[in-house]
Amino acid sequence: MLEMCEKSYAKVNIFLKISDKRDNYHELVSRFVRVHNLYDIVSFIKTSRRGINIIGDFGCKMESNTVYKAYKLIEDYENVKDFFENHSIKIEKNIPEFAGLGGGSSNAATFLIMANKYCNLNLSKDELCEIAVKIGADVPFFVYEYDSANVTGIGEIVKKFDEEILNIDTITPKIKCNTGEIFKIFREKFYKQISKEESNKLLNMKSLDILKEFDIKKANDLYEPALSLYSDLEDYSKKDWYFSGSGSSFFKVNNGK
Ligand SMILES: C[C@](O)(CO)[C@H](O)COP(=O)(O)OP(=O)(O)OC[C@H]1O[C@@H](n2ccc(N)nc2=O)[C@H](O)[C@@H]1O
Ligand SMILES: Nc1ncnc2c1ncn2[C@@H]1O[C@H](COP(=O)(O)OP(=O)(O)OP(=O)(O)O)[C@@H](O)[C@H]1O
Repeated sequence: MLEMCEKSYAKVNIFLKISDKRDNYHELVSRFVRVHNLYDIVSFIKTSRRGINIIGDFGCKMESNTVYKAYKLIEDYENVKDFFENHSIKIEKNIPEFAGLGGGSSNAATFLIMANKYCNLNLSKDELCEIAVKIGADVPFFVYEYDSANVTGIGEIVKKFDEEILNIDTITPKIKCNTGEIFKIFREKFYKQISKEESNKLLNMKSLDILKEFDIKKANDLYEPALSLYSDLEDYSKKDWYFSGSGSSFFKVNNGK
């Protein structure tokens, strides 16, 4: 039987700076990097079941699953409903949730890429990105399948960044970081926005050079607000370790060590 399965990688944010407000959202300037040694596996499995079926160990009901949201956005495309009438979607989860590692976002993007292929939708990456932005800010990055990318806007502008593959370790404290709460505290107590000059400088620097220059607080604008909400994060803040997204994960880049 044709093996229909793909790796759904985690991501870390080498740096994450806020560049502006957009209504009650925030525009970002960030380097996203895929973590090659941490991924979920998304598979399409032939079954006789009727209707959309997602198999996996999730902390949410099906209707809240990012993959279900992605399916609902493409169900009216030709072939899609028929295909998923007799194929279940199985997700082997390894990426921890609420971790700042983009687990749910990565699954949704990987599902869109696979559905595009196996349902012969012939959508371009940019067309897939138009669907992805409706699911969450981190989904477009995963749609393009770049190892490193500069991500701006509210995650919808993704530009490939050429650099060596980074060897990344992550640790994820058992602290459920609420992204919305962290952005709220950032806006109320820690608000600042990066200048155009500083943005352009960072967007053209290699990730390893940025991490030589920046400490954990300077690299990620969300770290201090997260720390003010979840003080236990302090216990994990060690030399050469940085904070990913809205947490709770910390990461270390091992190249050239
Ligand atoms: C922090 C990052 O993970 C960086 O990679 C992303 O920007 C998070 O984006 P996301 O997954 O779409 O975030 P969600 O968990 O859906 O957003 C929860 C809440 O966080 C706030 N939020 C999120 C993203 C963003 N750019 N600005 C925000 O202000 C909004 O109040 C939103 O309702
Ligand atoms: N496919 C999925 N895998 C994991 N969690 C999911 C999925 N779909 C929805 N969720 C729910 O989304 C919420 C956040 O999950 P997760 O943290 O993996 O997503 P994310 O927003 O992409 O990552 P990040 O932690 O970087 O914000 C959790 O409540 C989780 O239950």
